[in-house]
Amino acid sequence: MAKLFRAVIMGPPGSGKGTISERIAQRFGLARLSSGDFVRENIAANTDAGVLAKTYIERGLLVPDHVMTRLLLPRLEEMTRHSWLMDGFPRTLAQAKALNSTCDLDLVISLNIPYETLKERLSDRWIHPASGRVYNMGFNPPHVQGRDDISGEPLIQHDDDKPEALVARLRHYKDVAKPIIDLYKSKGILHTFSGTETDRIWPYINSLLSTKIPSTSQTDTQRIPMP
Ligand SMILES: Nc1ncnc2c1ncn2[C@H]1C[C@H](O)[C@@H](COP(=O)(O)OP(=O)(O)OP(=O)(O)O)O1
Ligand SMILES: Nc1nc2c(ncn2[C@@H]2O[C@H](COP(=O)(O)OP(=O)(O)O)[C@@H](O)[C@H]2O)c(=O)[nH]1
Repeated sequence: MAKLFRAVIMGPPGSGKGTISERIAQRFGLARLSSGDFVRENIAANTDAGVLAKTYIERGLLVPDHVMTRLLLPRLEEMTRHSWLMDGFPRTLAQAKALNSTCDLDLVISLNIPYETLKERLSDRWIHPASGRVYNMGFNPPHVQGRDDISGEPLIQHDDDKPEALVARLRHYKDVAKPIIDLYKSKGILHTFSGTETDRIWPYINSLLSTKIPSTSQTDTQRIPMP
């Protein structure tokens, strides 16, 4: 069996984690895992962890570490035969340590994007909640304004993408991400990419990953459904 590959993508809100994860999943055939999607699926399915998570998200808070790890780690343990890329987890040092004890990561991508760029992108971000597909009215607009390309359903904007909420979210990201980044740096698996445009960063990520994983002819993003 080909060697498995496990990676994490980190970056502040709006840095392009979702956009780049999608490209990586398509190009290299990795399963794309998103902690936000897991949380939303658990809320929709009314699982114990989902019911608990909802009480925090409704108040605009992060889900506590013990709930997140209870939700995600068993799922990762089931993926013993998959290569995957995780977006949105770990978000705290405690989560990073818990992940460490479950699997050995091969690579961590950290996106370093200027504040002004994040602000502009997020004010223009539209989301299809059911699938997690993300649009931007300038960068990747939907075919029909306000509608998801595949389902035709309406797109929404998140309240916390507004500039007022962004400053606090970015400050929080910087504080909690630093020790995680230091941890991965010390393990020698951290790769940082800086810039204002995803299309300029992408070739560097693409060539790095090409040296680490064989490409596949797969064209569809693999979204792994909940059991
Ligand atoms: N690792 C985590 N730790 C705690 N809470 C989490 C984690 N991942 C997701 N959540 C919770 C809180 C988030 O507000 C919610 C949705 O997550 P997500 O889809 O990643 O959206 P987001 O808007 O916070 O991220 P971003 O703007 O960076 O794309 O789920
Ligand atoms: N203008 C512009 N928008 C981008 C670029 N890359 C991503 N976006 C958009 O910026 C927003 C944030 O990107 P997203 O992938 O959701 O970032 P995440 O919050 O880190 O997951 C989305 O609306 C994307 O479509 C870029 O290079 N230029």
